[in-house]
Amino acid sequence: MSHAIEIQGLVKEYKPGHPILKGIDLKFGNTGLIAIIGPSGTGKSTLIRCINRLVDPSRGEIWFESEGKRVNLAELRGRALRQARRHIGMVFQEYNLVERLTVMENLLCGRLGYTNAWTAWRRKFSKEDVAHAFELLDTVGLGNFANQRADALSGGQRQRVGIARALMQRPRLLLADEPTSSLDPKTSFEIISLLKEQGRAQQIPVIVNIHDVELAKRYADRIIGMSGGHVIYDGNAENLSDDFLKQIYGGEDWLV
Ligand SMILES: Nc1ncnc2c1ncn2[C@@H]1O[C@H](COP(=O)(O)OP(=O)(O)OP(=O)(O)O)[C@@H](O)[C@H]1O
Repeated sequence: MSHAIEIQGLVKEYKPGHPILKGIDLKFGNTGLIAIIGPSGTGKSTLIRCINRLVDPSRGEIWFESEGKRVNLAELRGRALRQARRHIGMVFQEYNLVERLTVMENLLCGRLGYTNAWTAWRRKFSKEDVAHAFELLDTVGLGNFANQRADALSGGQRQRVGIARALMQRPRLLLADEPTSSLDPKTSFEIISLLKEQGRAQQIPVIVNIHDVELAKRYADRIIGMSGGHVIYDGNAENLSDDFLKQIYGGEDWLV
């Protein structure tokens, strides 16, 4: 079976000799919500950021299909890297919207990787892109918000815009780095459920780095538990026992 993404021996050292990721091997199929859990500082964000190369891996390989070829994301540079990145949507904890632009303009920014600089500067987007953006706004429940400025939205609404903007790229992989950390519990459930639904609808894998174990257990098709820069657990929610949680997070007082 071909995998959407295949990670082999991934190591990241921010300081030479002090690895944060200590040789990660993971394969992801073409669909499903994958939750990455683990204690603070264990390298969850680093792993997600190595995949889309916001962080440069120190060693290892990350295989992904781009422009009809299997490419090693870990070693791509320049144009080839920009092309590969177009296929990877990213949703951020703090939304990363342009506050003074409208929701529609923020969404259309999601197409910038595909648009030449002159067109982007004039903000002349194609009819298809505008129609796609309206469709996505409906999908994320913000059909009436196209002309609202981003700074007038609630956190949950902003994250919906963040998800729609990532989907504007028509990505083949969606990454979300702690997308619910700034949201209340109800909104967090809605956002994770939206990510799952959209992954299914677009037939793409969605990899989410998340602190809330219960949320991960409720929605994820697969849970990856990291500790000390290693993968300690890789399986479904049912098999994620308290023993595994103790191994991942240490201690047990927090388990009720
Ligand atoms: N740009 C950087 N330069 C140096 N060290 C970094 C950098 N980014 C992260 N680190 C360090 O790498 C380690 C892992 O950080 P990372 O953010 O990947 O962990 P995390 O598991 O996502 O944590 P959290 O759940 O708290 O967000 C931490 O010790 C952090 O201080």
